[in-house]
Amino acid sequence: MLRVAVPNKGALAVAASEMLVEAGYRQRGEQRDLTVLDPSNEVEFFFLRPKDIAVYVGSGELDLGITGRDLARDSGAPVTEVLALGFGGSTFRYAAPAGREWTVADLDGKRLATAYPRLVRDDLAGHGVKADVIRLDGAVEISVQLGVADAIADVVGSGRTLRQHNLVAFGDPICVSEAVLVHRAEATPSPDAEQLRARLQGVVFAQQYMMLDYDCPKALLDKALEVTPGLESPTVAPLANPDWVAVRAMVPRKQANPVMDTLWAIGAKAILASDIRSCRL
Ligand SMILES: Nc1ncnc2c1ncn2[C@@H]1O[C@H](COP(=O)(O)OP(=O)(O)OP(=O)(O)O)[C@@H](O)[C@H]1O
Ligand SMILES: O=P(O)(O)OC[C@H]1O[C@H](OP(=O)(O)OP(=O)(O)O)[C@H](O)[C@@H]1O
Ligand SMILES: [Mg+2]
Repeated sequence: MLRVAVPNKGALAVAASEMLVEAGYRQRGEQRDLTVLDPSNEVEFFFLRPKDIAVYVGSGELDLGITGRDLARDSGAPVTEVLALGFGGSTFRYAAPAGREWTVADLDGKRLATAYPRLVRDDLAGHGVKADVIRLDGAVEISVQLGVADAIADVVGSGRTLRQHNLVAFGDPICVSEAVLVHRAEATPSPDAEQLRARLQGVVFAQQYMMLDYDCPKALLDKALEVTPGLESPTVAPLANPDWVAVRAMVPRKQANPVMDTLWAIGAKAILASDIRSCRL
C-alpha cells in the first residue's frame, strides 16, 4: 500500500486534493478526516500540516508527499522533488519598512522575524550576513510594527499583506516556490509511486494546454499548421467538402487566444478551444 501525505489545510490543501481527484484518486469527504483509504488504487492518504509533510517523507514513514518547495527546503528533511505541480506559486522574500532603499547587507546586526528560520539562516549565511533570526509561527508581517523585529522574511503571494503593513520586499527572492511532489532523497520510487507521479504529471500537462479544433481550406493548411504544429504532429482529417480539412492540435493554454486570432485571420473557421482533463504524452 502506497502512503501519501497531502496538506490538510492552508494555501495548498484544496488544489492538492482536487488534483489527486482529477488523477483518479479518492480524497476525503469530511474536512476533519486525517486519513483516507483508496483501496482500488492501493493508496492511503494522510492529511498533515503542510510544514510537517517533508519530515514524514524524509524519514521514510511516508512514500510521497505534496508540499511547498519553500516548506520542504525549510524543513531540512532529505527529500527530492519529483514533480512541480503548477499551483501554490509564491516567492519567499525579505521585506522591511518602506521609505528607504534596503539591501540584504543592511540586515547585518538586525532582528529578522520569520516562520522559515532554516531557509533564512542558510540564505543569510550565503550572503555573509549575521542577523538575529526570530522564529514566529505566522502573521509575520505585523512583527515590525509591534517592535519585535526590524525586518522580516516571508511568503509573498499577491503582495497585499506587505502593502497593508507598509513593508517593501527587497533583494533576490530567497525561494521561488510552488506546490511540489516529493519523495525521500535517494530512495528508488516503487512502481506504485511512479504511477501516481505519472498520473499527476498528466493532470499538470493537461492544465497547461488546450485542445484546438478548426476547419481550414486545404489551400491555407500549410500556413495554419505553422501556427498549430501540435506536440508530435497535428491531426488532419478530411471533411465532406473536399476543399476543406479538419485540424486538431494541442496548444499551450496561454497562447490559445492569440493562436485562435491568427487562425481566424488566416481563414480558418469553426475554431473551438476545449479543456483537457488529463493526458499521457
Ligand atoms: N498567498 C499565499 N499565502 C500563503 N502561502 C502561499 C500563498 N501562495 C502559496 N503559498 C504556499 O503555501 C504554503 C504555505 O501553506 P500554509 O500557509 O498552509 O502553511 P503554514 O503557513 O505553515 O500553515 P499555517 O498558515 O496554517 O500556519 C507555502 O508553500 C507557500 O509558498
Ligand atoms: O502576498 P499575499 O497574497 O498577501 O499573501 C502572503 C501572506 O499569506 C500568508 O499568510 P497565511 O495566510 O498563510 O497566514 P500565516 O502568516 O499565519 O501563515 C503569508 O505568510 C503571508 O502573510
Ligand atoms: Mg501560512
